[in-house]
Amino acid sequence: MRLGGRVGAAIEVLQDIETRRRPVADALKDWGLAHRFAGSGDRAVIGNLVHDALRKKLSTAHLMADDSPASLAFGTLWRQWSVSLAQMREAFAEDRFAPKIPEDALASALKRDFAFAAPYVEADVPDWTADFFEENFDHEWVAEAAALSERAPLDLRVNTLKADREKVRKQLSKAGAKDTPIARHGLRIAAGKGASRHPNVQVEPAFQKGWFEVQDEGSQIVADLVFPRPGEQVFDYCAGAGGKTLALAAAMENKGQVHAWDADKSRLAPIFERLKRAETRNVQVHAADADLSGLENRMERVLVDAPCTGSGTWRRNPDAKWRLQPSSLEKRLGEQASVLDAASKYVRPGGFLVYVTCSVFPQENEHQVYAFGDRHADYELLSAGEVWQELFGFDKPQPWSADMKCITLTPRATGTDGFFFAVMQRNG
Ligand SMILES: C[S@@+](CC[C@H](N)C(=O)[O-])C[C@H]1O[C@@H](n2cnc3c(N)ncnc32)[C@H](O)[C@@H]1O
Repeated sequence: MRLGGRVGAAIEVLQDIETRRRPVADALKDWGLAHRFAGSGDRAVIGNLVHDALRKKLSTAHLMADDSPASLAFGTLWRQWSVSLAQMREAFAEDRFAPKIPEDALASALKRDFAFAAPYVEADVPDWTADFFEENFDHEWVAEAAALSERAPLDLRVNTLKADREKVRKQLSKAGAKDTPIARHGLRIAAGKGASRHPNVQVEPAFQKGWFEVQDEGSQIVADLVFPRPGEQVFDYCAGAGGKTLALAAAMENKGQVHAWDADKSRLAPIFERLKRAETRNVQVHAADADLSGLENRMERVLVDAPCTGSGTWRRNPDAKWRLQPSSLEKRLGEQASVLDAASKYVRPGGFLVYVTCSVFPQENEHQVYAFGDRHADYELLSAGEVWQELFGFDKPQPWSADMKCITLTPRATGTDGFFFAVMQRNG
């Protein structure tokens, strides 16, 4: 397919998402099934264009003075893919599958800015979330929120049980892997532009041999901040597919025990294959319906990687940004409070309860931690900022922290997905 046909396809998919409120993955898949002549390269370009359009949906519609799928697709080509009007004309000439170029909208977009736009439009976030960003990031909130609408890099965590960073970096040198700026065992392949896409690193022999995992740098950092020591008893209470479980187990050098559990057995299912590939020997996975009473009051550290809105991951999942509803936030808030309460009974006296989300909304973060403190006088909130400095020092990009206690990572501050981290110690 030529560029014209691909842009036309992206417009069709955006239309489908808009009119039928379809998840982007389903809309793209259906388009592919109905157009079997399109190759994997075509589908990748169409997918990139759709995802980029969704990332900056509001700001592009504002500049184009039109929120139709066609304006969105062309505005994305111009703003994010740096394709000029002249280049579009040339590429679309004599292409009978090419859609009509909205020349007037593109010409006027060159002259428009955000002077008269509501801040949430420039920030590219749902209007009802603007207050949450402002509470968290004050006068920097628009820039912080807007950074969530950029493409994310591909981050990898080297499995120190089987390899080291240099060895994996060499294996992935052709893909352009470089050390992550903060995480100690991370590698990064920069985000591409336009039609370029990340290499499929999971087909690399080094991946098959368990030398690395795909994991955002922010996720690596918060796992590191849990600070597990070899020989300890650690409970990963919301283990999901085990991203953080694997990092904890490696940090503990396969000594001691990581107990991994999740209320949802289907979320937990991929963990077994991942543990095998990583040759992790200190993880005990507990079934969703297991009796966990034997672990009560025994754990040195309990990690609650809580179910959340995922607002910190909107770079990777722009569809979720527009599908999020106030009711789902409310539901998550209830779950977070009860998961924290339930997980706290496993912490031994003197042990640590760690609370993590991949959200940047204060209700899911600081508010939960302070409300937990009100309900549990035997827990004291420690300084996560000090743990950060001990691990990563002062010379690296620093996370947000109003009080040096709770910390928030963001694409703009730390170059990672948005993550929240807090640690509480059980006294007596
Ligand atoms: C953010 S995800 C965990 C991601 C995982 N830790 C990782 O690093 O790959 C949150 C998890 O919490 C689980 N969850 C939701 N409610 C729970 C509950 N009441 N108890 C334990 N886990 C729960 C979900 O099934 C989901 O897998």
